[in-house]
Parts: sequence; C-alpha cells; structure tokens
Amino acid sequence: MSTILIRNGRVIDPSQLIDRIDDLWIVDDRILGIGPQPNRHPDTIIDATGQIVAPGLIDIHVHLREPGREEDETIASGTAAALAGGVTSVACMPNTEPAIDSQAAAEFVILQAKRAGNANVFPIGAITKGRLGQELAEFGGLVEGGAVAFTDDGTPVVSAEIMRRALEYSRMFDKPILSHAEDLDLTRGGVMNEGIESLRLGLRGMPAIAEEVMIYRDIALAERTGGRLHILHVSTAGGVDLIRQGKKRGVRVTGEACPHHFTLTDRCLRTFDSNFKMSPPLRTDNDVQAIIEGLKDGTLDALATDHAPHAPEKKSRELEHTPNGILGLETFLPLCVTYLVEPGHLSWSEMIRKMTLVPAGIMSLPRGTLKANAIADVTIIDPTTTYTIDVNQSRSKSRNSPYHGWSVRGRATTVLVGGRVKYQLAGTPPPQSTHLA
Ligand SMILES: NC(=O)N[C@@H](CC(=O)O)C(=O)O
Repeated sequence: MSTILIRNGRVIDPSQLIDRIDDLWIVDDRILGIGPQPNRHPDTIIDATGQIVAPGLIDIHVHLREPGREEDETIASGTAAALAGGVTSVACMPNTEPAIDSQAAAEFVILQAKRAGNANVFPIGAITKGRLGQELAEFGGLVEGGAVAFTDDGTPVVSAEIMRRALEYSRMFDKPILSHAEDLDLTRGGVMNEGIESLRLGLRGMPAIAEEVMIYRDIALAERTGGRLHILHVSTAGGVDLIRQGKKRGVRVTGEACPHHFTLTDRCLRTFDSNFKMSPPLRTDNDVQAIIEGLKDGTLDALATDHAPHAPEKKSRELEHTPNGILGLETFLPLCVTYLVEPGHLSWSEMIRKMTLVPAGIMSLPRGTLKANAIADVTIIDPTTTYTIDVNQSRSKSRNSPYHGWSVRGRATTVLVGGRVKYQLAGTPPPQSTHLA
C-alpha cells in the first residue's frame, strides 16, 4: 500500500463545492479524503503550499491521429502533451484513418493508451461508417469497445435523417451525439470567417450562419427524439443563443467552447499565418464576447481544446491548402486562466468545474472529482506563475500553435494519474519520501 499526502494546497473540487486550504490524501490509485486522516502515515509528501489542487483536468475534444496519421501525432505523444498541460483524461475523436467506427478500432485506441501509460484515453466512435455520412456505425459494438460518445467531427452529418436516427439510437446506450455543426454548402471553399476581414483580405469566407443552421437543426432533432446532443467548438454568437434557447425549452443539449474562440479573432488572418486557420474559423469580437457570456451564464457547459495537430510540412502550405486546426492541450489551462479567470469572467472554481466535473458528466466518465474512493487523478497548478509559451518545447509531434511567444499565467506543476506522479514541470521539487533511505 502506498499513501501520498498532498499537503496544504488550495483544494478546489467543484463536485463537493470545496475551495479551501487543506490536505488531500491518496492511497494507491484512489482518493482517501480531504482533511486530517487519523492514524494514517504518508509514504510520500507533496508540498502544495501556494498551489491549487484540483481533480485531473479532462479534455473531451482531442485529435490523437492514431491510427493512420502518426506523422501528426500518436496516442503516446498526444497523451504526453496532455500531461504537460495538466490534462489527465482525454476523449479522442474518430477522424483517424481508418475512422474509429468499430469495436476493434475503439479497442485499439485503448490498448495504445495503456501501452503509452500517460493520460487516460476515452475513444469516441464515429456516427457513420467510415465517417462517410451514409450508414450508421455499429453503436453497440463501439460501446462494447469503450466508446463514450459518437461524432463524425471534422465533418457534419449532412443527412438530417441519419442524424435523427443517430440521436434515437444513441438513447439506447445513453451516450451523447457530438455535433460538428457546419453546413458544407455554405462553407465550401472558405478559409476564414466571412465578414469584413475576409472581404479586406480577398479570402473566401465561411459565414456564421453555416454553423447556426446546423445547430438549429440538431437541437430540433434532439428535441424531437429526446437524444442527448453536445455541440462541439461553438464559435458564433448566434450558436450560443440557439443553445441558450434550447436549454430553456428543456432540450438535452450541452455546448463547449475552445480557447481559440475566446482569445483570437478573424483579424489574426491579416498575417496569413496558417496557425490561425481552423474549423470553425476564428470569428469577430462580438462572437468572442458572446462565447464568454455563454461560459459565464452556463450556456456553454464545458471547456475543451479541439487539439488538432498537423505536421509542419502540412501547416506550412499556403492558407488555401493547409489543413484546419491547431494544438491545444499544453496551452489549455494557461489560456483559460489568463483569459477567463484573470479578467474575472469565471472564478477558479467555475473554470475548474468546466474542465473536470462537467465534461466528465457529458461523457459519463468516472472521473472529475476528488471524492473519497474516486480514481486519484489530480492536477496541481501554480496559479500565479507567468511564462512564455514556446511551441518548440511541446510534447506534441506537431508545432501548429498560434500562441508561440505569448505570455500567460497559470501552469500545471505536478500531475497524478491513478495515484502515480506522471508529470512534473521542470524545477518542481520532487515528492518527498518519509522513509529513511
Ligand atoms: N478543428 C479543426 O480545425 N480540425 C479538426 C477537424 C475539424 O475540422 O473539426 C482536425 O481533425 O484537424
């Protein structure tokens, strides 16, 4: 038996409404409890004075690229990047090659994650076979193989009929359908948001309405079927409002926001830098404000990254030919601290809730809490440290971050997965053994 005491940190656990200076005790792979534990003696002590002790962060929108695109990322490299960002669990997207659309494919992901031994990985299954939008995938087999949700992310489900069936069928498994909300006719050929900036730059735009019509459709289908719908990477003011209205009507809909959609705008494209190209695209100041409002009033339930690594040779093509997407895992926490907590939009507890308890709830992951007997995934955060993001230090195989050189605040210093220290930021004092050498 091994007992770890994480001493004197500011323990923030939204699942128990805890935010106080206290000790956290771990025995083997489980949480023992918060506060004094009579007759217990730690084998190891981690001093968390001045730091925040939170449930391990969860990112439910991650592209790990394996199988098939190992030049961009592998399950090992992506989960190493997760740990360096304080993320102990990721749910990974099925737009791999081949797509994760079968029990065997889901099992492969779980096996590779076990081999890597970094963060926990929960695979997400495709809605349609091969993500081709034609025929539903075998949800039962996928669930059997460990899939926690379904999506064709990267592309929308074009057919409303198939989306309706997916929402109906998923009820049998109580798993959410994740919507990549995009009307492909409206976005065809676009490389950025459609608006005054695309006009100035002479670049083909993707209008906000392309996202909004699909969010509208999918909420209507969820309302009709009673299925559970989660809207991925919400980027538009109109989208936030549709989710808000849907929730008011009692539709089972949740939404997520990614850091790039509340820290950047389409003005960034003036540089023609491909690291500002992603799907959905960066929008306007008005949309950024709406996303922040949505996070504040609970319309946007979760924070997630849409970590989308692409190898340098792909991201160095001209804007029109470069793939969509940017890295997210290592910059997730500092961007949320710097742009949500520091300006006072969210409290620490509210932010951590959207990175732990809520995403765990959306995908029914047995994670996201420091309750006694829970799996001991813990992220220790230095809330005041400022540092400069250096993409060349990334554990990802790719380098496509628009945040290189940015000065940010807040960083994970020690990360435990299943009661084991899996990551320590360089310069962090190692855990102290209480036994004589
Ligand atoms: N979000 C992105 O910009 N890219 C995603 C897929 C997607 O387009 O959603 C990717 O897989 O690269």
